[in-house]
Amino acid sequence: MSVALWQQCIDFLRDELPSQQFNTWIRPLQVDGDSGELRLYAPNRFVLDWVNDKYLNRIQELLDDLSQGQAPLVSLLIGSRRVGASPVTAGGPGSGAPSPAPSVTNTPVSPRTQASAPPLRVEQETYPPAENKEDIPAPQRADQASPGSPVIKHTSYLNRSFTFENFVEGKSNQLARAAAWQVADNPKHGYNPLFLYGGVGLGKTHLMHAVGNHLLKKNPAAKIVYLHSERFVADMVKALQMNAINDFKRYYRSVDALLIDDIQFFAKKERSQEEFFHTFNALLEGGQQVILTSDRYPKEIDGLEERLKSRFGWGLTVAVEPPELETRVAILMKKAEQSRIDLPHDAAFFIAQRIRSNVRELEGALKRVIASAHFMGRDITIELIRESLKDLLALQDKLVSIDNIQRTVAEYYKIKIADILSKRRSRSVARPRQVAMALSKELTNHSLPEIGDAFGGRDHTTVLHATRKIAELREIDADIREDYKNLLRTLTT
Ligand SMILES: Nc1ncnc2c1ncn2[C@@H]1O[C@H](COP(=O)(O)OP(=O)(O)OP(=O)(O)O)[C@@H](O)[C@H]1O
Repeated sequence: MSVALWQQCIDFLRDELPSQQFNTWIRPLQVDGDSGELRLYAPNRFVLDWVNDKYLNRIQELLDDLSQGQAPLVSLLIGSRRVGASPVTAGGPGSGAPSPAPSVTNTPVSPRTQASAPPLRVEQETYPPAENKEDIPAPQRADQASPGSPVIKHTSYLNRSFTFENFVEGKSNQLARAAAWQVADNPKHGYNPLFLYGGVGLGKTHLMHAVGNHLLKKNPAAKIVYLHSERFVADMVKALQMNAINDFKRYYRSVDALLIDDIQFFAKKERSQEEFFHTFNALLEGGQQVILTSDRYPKEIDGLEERLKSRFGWGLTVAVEPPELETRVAILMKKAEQSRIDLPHDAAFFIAQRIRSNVRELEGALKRVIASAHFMGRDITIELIRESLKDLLALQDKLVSIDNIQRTVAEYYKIKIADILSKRRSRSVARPRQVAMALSKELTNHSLPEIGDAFGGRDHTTVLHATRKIAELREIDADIREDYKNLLRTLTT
């Protein structure tokens, strides 16, 4: 009964919370319970503390409302739901000694008693045991790995300039940075795997390397391996061809931390997924850190096995969002400082206003400006920026006007521009209109009221609602995500 109530409760939370928050904090919670008690399992302490601080009171309120005052007692625990097992943490994988799971119990009468609860004590987290392990050699430590394996030569090294010090924090990446820092500073805490996801060029690789670099700083002998998922696949194929798959397994299981970038490339590569699955389990069981990145939320990677998707959720999954204007300015100032270039604030602001897509593009634009200043022996001014980024800015100005967006969206959805400007509310018109508004907000410098005016004299709150709605739908609706991506590409290339 309490589980059914929880389902209703999360429907409300899904509507109330921005999807990023919902995905990060509520979606990973597992649940079980009976009529008197509802047990929510957080994958780790970070999630537990956050849910406890920010959401538990609201959860309790919702449960009270939904059950008309008959809400079950809510316990917040660390670990994962076990069918037929009581929520205990073992003394380590394989040791059968149960000890009470650290938990927060919230009484329905006074949810606020949480605030004065003593600090939580986290013993150790449990992970479900690995499956199908018979064919896999036992994990070995770095010093036991077989030397000279033909498959390990190509492993990339860490980029030493991707550090926490060089990473500019802003609202868009605050959570991801905090999570990465936790992993770097306290790897045994159990945020394992750390899963960072978000669009291209937003700093996921940078953060991942920052963790690796920090781990190496603390222990220069640590074996930190970074590689792109395509490299993992290539190494595996090579190992199979060379009959060296056991070396491959040993190598990847011998690391202290395994950092794999862009794991969406595992999609549809079943043998690699299988191999990665076992490696992943072995590392987690051995307490070795895994950090993964992807361009989307793990559950939304098509062609990835369910068991992998679900395992990725055991740790901490956080989004990196596109940086807002202030952060873009701060990033430019930081990059200029690193290159020992005097970049006036108004010049940084001008570039940041015009280049909005991602940090990689922003860096590219700055490099061009710096090169021009250097060759021409001039200071960086807005005039110089206009000259050196002329083609880029002209292309943008030409392409990205609200008119152009409306025309492109109308063509794409095969509706009339007049429909977009009209007051019609049918879904076939309203959704494209919202998409066009969101694109106008993202791609032009117009204010919300100006965009509202250009869409048949609508209020700025309508535009705001549209941009939020589309941002949410892009997270949960593959069609809208695809449409938006296609339109962005058409409008900006
Ligand atoms: N917040 C930031 N502060 C400083 N530099 C940043 C920040 N975010 C991104 N960068 C820089 O932007 C560039 C692109 O970042 P990165 O390679 O980490 O992106 P990504 O999200 O991994 O992209 P992709 O999905 O394409 O691999 C790097 O040079 C990185 O240093």
